[in-house]
Amino acid sequence: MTQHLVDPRASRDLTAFIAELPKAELHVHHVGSASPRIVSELAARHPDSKVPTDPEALVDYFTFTDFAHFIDVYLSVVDLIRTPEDVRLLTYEVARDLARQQVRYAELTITPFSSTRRGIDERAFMDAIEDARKAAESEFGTVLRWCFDIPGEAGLEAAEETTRLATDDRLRPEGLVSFGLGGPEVGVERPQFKPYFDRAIAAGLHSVPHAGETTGPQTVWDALTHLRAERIGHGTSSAQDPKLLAHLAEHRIPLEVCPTSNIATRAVRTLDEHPIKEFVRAGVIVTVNSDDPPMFGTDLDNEYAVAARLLELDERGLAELAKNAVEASFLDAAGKARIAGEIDTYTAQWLGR
Ligand SMILES: Nc1ncnc2c1ncn2[C@@H]1O[C@H](CCC(=O)c2cccc(C(=O)O)c2)[C@@H](O)[C@H]1O
Ligand SMILES: [Zn+2]
Repeated sequence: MTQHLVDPRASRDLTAFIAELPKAELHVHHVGSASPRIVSELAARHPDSKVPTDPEALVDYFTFTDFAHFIDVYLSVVDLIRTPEDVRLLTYEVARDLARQQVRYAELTITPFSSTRRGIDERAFMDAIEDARKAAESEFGTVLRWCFDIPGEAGLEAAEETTRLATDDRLRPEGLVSFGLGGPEVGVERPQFKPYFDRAIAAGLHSVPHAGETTGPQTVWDALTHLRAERIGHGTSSAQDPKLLAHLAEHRIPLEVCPTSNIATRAVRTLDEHPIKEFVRAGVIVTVNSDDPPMFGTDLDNEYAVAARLLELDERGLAELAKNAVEASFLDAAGKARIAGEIDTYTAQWLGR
């Protein structure tokens, strides 16, 4: 796990600019956002778990040998969330962490299947996230929306259950805007999920599967063709296929890039080898996101600092990056205009100091 929250190579001034820059976060997982304090609190409540109760020990626990190891650890944290009150607490605290970073709007990826199969009542689960969403908006001013994702490796039973929870009018939460697909990609072909995405899209949800995080560009093509992806989670391996990059640019399909995540799960070897610059060069819309921030020793501010270094951005460039996320979000036009306006005002004030 990265020890420093702020990339030490980012200039002091840019770090301060980023800290107060109004932002939107489009790719961040619910359980993967649990702070060390919340994880240790939950671990202490459930002593049968292998998750350490000492926040210091979590640094080691959150050091991953590969993507499969990361998913193993991730599921051990999922196992700690056992009651609707755990769900509410987690969601509310995640919103507090986002608000602290001036995140005005976030689409949080939630895997309801993982909770319902562990025995949490589905109605109580929906009420818990909605209750936290409303509290977060009124208390912190951060607007939360949900993406329900299928844990692909859990198979078509998980796909069916996730689709039901996302489309049943009696259950579907008000904050739900999109439908995703997560977990390992190897051996989990995207096309088999087409019927589920078709149903979710017919119910008015946006399509935002992970693709090209741990497998090649064909997975991204499959997500576009079969799952009608409107944005791609990661899409890292798109860099290997110039035709795909041209397609993403032409059709204005944004990538949800999560640089530190890709290093932590060993999907990419080093930050300097990350293809984010190639995406920008090819004209692809890039958004920067944190994925599972405490597990990867990062937060959204740090991801902006990393992007500033890799893309050689100044304050104006960072403001454009933040506006990419606003524009690529599923907010309505008035909501987008409000946050984009805030970004412009803040940047003009900062540069005019
Ligand atoms: N970077 C990431 N890239 C991809 N996904 C990521 C990333 N970060 C977090 N996730 C999450 O990982 C989970 C995977 C869960 C999973 O595979 C699984 C398999 C079998 C059974 C069960 C169960 O619950 O019983 C779960 C998903 O919830 C997903 O949202
Ligand atoms: Zn993800």
